[in-house]
Amino acid sequence: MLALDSLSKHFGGVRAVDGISLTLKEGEIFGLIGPNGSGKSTTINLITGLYTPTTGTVRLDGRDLTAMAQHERTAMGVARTFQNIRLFGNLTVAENLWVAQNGHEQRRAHFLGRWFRAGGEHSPEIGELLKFSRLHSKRDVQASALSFGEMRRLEMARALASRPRVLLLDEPAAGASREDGQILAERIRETRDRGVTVLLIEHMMELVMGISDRVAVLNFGRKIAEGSPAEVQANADVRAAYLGSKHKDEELIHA
Ligand SMILES: Nc1ncnc2c1ncn2[C@@H]1O[C@H](COP(=O)(O)OP(=O)(O)OP(=O)(O)O)[C@@H](O)[C@H]1O
Repeated sequence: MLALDSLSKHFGGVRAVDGISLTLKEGEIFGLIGPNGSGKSTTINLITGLYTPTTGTVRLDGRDLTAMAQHERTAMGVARTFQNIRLFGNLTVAENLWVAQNGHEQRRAHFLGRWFRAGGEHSPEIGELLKFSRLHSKRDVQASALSFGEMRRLEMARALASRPRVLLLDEPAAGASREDGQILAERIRETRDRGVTVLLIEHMMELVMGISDRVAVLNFGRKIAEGSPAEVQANADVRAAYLGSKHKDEELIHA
């Protein structure tokens, strides 16, 4: 469904992404891993349109998204979370979801959020998302007052509020405990079971190897391996790439 073809992004002399081709199948969880600086976040930024590729194309169900603006890609069904959480801290949990559901940009979010609070729309879908993310008791709490784990859950719920076909998760378990990682794994599986295809960037190997149908590995902007979690873990190039990186070889092997 989502197809990247010979995608590259160069920043001056840095080849952050260097000719990556990948195809995600409808309804799968696809893990994208690699040592620090290997090009994972840049790949997501190319898919969402935050960056324009130096070469290559991004297609969704055969439609070329490469020249589309970010909001057009959102409308086509592409949603993401960020490595560094980006919520509207001055809006409540429910308002954050409502704003995302209605596709409003940041500059209008504040005003619209107030309108929502004053008795605007309360959609059943928002209620469902609050339940899904275990945030129903926090619906009227300002996002800035949430715990870190709750913020991460709200980020994912917010991405789902735009009713995506493909969800791009950029290190959703960063800073999370092992237990939080397990809860997150359940949420990701549930998301897939609802028909959303998932691209998961993650350093927590136990999580990514445990839930991905397929995994691709980047190193220096290039894809060095692709296959089932077991195939990737057994791959000599992959083990070599992880040796000496911050995310150790051992983590990969013992996941
Ligand atoms: N806007 C930018 N300008 C210049 N260089 C960049 C930019 N964004 C990324 N890079 C460089 O591109 C390379 C890939 O970065 P990227 O953030 O995609 O890696 P990553 O695999 O997501 O890393 P991490 O696991 O640490 O998040 C790095 O060398 C990075 O310094």
